[in-house]
Amino acid sequence: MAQHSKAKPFKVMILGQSGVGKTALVVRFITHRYIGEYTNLQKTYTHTKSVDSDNVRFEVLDTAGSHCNDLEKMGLRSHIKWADGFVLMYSISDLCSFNECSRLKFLINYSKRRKKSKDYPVDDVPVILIGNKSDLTYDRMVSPDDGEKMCHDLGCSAFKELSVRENIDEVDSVFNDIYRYAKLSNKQSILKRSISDIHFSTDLFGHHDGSMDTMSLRNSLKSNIKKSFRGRALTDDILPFHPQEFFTTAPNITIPHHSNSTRKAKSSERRLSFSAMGIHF
Ligand SMILES: Nc1nc2c(ncn2[C@@H]2O[C@H](COP(=O)(O)OP(=O)(O)OP(=O)(O)O)[C@@H](O)[C@H]2O)c(=O)[nH]1
Repeated sequence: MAQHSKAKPFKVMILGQSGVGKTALVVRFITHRYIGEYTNLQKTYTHTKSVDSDNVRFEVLDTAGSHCNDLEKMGLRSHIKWADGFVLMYSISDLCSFNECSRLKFLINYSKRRKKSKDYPVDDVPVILIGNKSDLTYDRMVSPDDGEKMCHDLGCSAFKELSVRENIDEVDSVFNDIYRYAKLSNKQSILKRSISDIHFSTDLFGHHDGSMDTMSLRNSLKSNIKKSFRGRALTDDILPFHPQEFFTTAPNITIPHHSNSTRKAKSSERRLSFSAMGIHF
């Protein structure tokens, strides 16, 4: 995952109701410019930039308009399967666009849980919730607290209010962060696959990307695992959620048959391993 420019692009999908500023965000990210008026066509953009020590080739899909009918939903689902990370966007001056985010997040959960990407076999794809148009102070309909709560309730990776019009740095940091979250998710996924014999190596929790130290990565992992268990609000009928699927049983573990005493010794060894990383079952 370290060298995206050579290996494969990092694919980001921008989702949100019509008029929230999706195209403005992408154009700002690619060209650093804010034009004001944009065409409403769905389009994929490519942009290579450095994130921490990685040279990342971003492929950004700017979806157009609202997605109301079934055909649009079908198209949206296949695009969701394509993406490695998501920017879920609303406008702080439009309550309707804020409410639309729940529906879109459920669509992401639904589409991603059916078939995980083989390039990024992660259980939790990164989704960053963005409240755009923070410059429209007097037209505000959604508070920052509401945004935080929505982020928490929907199990998004992070929340941020920004103004695409006013601040290029904030736009840049959205894409940096989503890449970092994907990288972290990927590491968690490796961890889950090898959870039956946890011998933490510095390779897994190492400093090689320079962006996170061991402690913060462990803390982040811990809180993300907790997040996986959090109940999510149900506002539509297509997404039954089974939190126990996430971590109660480790995937691909075959437990060899042991005598009672060996089994006892092995299980306390395993408990010790879990405690060593600060996760208690
Ligand atoms: N005040 C303000 N206006 C913004 C900001 N970002 C985008 N806009 C404006 O919002 C309008 C809609 O922006 P778009 O980028 O076309 O929105 P979109 O989400 O791509 O819309 P669709 O293509 O219809 O889905 C444009 O007039 C932008 O100039 C912002 O940060 N502040």
